Amino acid sequence: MSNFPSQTLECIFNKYPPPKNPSFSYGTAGFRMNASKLDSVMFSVACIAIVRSLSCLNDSNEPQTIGIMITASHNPPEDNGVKIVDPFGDMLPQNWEPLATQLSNCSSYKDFESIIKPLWIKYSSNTLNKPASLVIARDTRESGPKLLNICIDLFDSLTNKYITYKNFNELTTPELHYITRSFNDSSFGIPTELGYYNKLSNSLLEILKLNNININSLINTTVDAANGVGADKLISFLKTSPSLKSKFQLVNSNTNDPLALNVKCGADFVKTNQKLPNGIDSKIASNENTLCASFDGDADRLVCYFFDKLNNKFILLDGDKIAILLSRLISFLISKLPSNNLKIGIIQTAYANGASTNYIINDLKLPSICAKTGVKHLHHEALKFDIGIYFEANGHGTVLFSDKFSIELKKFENDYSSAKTLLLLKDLINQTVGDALSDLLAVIVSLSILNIDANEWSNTYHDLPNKLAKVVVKDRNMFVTTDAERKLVEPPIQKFIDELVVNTTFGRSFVRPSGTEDAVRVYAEAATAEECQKLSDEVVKLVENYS
Ligand SMILES: CC(=O)N[C@H]1[C@@H](OP(=O)(O)O)O[C@H](CO)[C@@H](O)[C@@H]1O
Ligand SMILES: [Mg+2]
Repeated sequence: MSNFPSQTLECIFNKYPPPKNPSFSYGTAGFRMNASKLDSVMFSVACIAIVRSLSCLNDSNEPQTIGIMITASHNPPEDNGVKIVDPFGDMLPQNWEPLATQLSNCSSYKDFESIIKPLWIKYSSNTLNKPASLVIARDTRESGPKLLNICIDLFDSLTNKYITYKNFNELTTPELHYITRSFNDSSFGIPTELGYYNKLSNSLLEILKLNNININSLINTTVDAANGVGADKLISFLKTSPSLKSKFQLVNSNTNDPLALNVKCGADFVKTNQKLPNGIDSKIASNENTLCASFDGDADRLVCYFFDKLNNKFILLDGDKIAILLSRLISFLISKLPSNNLKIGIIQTAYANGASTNYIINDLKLPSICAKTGVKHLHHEALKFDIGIYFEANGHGTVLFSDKFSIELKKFENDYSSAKTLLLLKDLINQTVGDALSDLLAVIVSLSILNIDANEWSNTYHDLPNKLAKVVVKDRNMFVTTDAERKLVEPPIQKFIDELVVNTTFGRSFVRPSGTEDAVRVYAEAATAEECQKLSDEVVKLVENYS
């Protein structure tokens, strides 16, 4: 395939022309904005995905499969977005992001071709004339089908001389990551939705059996699916594992009303507002032996919670608490083995509550790493461990297990059920990306094996009062950070922040520009809610000088 399909690309480019002065940027979460502006971006992303596939060859010099996911996660219903998934199921490498930005900002086909053509020709010459390979899916947003069809229009016009693809229509983001990886690595799984469900349920049921746990004794879970794709997929999953069905209640599952997505519900709403979502009242949330859980719009984030009737209080079990619970389970299982030399680490961001970091260091005695915001940064750090547990406080995260982990534990699997359980956790917990369904199953299993309830889980440590504020400034790009975003280099206000922090009991505060919104975020935490509010207000004031 040495020839470049110039005519076809030009024809489709002109069908979906970019705006006059485009200023798109491939950021933390790919491209994300009001759906009406995304047509030309979809075309660019489809082209980059083709070139990326041509550039990633397998051992037989064939292009590997690349994923395209159309979603805007927890954003409001009128938004949409798109991101590219690499062959291993991880995110597009950062050094490809500028190319995505550059291509999406070409306002003429001539400019577009001048960038893409040399890359297309360079990479396709290595592939022995094999076509690029792509998989594509979307969440349930109303704009999803139209945006997906722009990619399909391009793929069909190019014909299978240039590209083979499979359209999965509706999937959760983590399903698409799983499927992309499975296309490239058959040992990872069967590249279908059913393959994904079976991998989850088989590992779950086997873990329960190994640990003599009866399904009926598992905690009951009420899932708020944010009226998003996670609702349909949880239903499909339970159809394939009928024995689990009675343990799950589903609310906010209305995917027929496009305007209901993420509205007053879902993981982001619950975490940000620290309160129950619509559809779950305090009576349901205070039921004994019940855990509530919220997914976000594309089901890659999970937060859990319940209502403490005695103290009339909403109790959030966020990403930090989930990371700690999974670490406790893993440490417990490892402690049953005669020996091991596995490196375990927990990766958080600066937004992790200080109390959780103290617990990791002082009680779990595990290394605690602070990565920059954005899961790709956490994922990258987690890969440095044999067991890398990473979670953002907002509930996006997973546990990555290395090849060495599998080799080491296989030595014990016949004699120690804990070794077998650990090996099965590698199947249960999505190895490509944070996954609300898979993480929820891991939480349920953890509570059961550790024999604790949600209340005991919440008492592992107590969050320091914290506050996340947002300040709109003239130019957020003038805010430059260092030390995993915990210190400002520019503008020169760090010494003032430091002074405020020193004078606050257990104080901590940092300022960083958002990667997804045109604003600067201010985080503060302190020993009491009053001190926290004061610290937050004072740091916000410093930042407001740049508004
Ligand atoms: C404080 C916070 O929650 N920030 C979020 C948010 O990033 P910002 O760069 O802070 O806008 O969106 C990211 C993508 O979804 C997510 O990874 C991250 O955790
Ligand atoms: Mg999401």
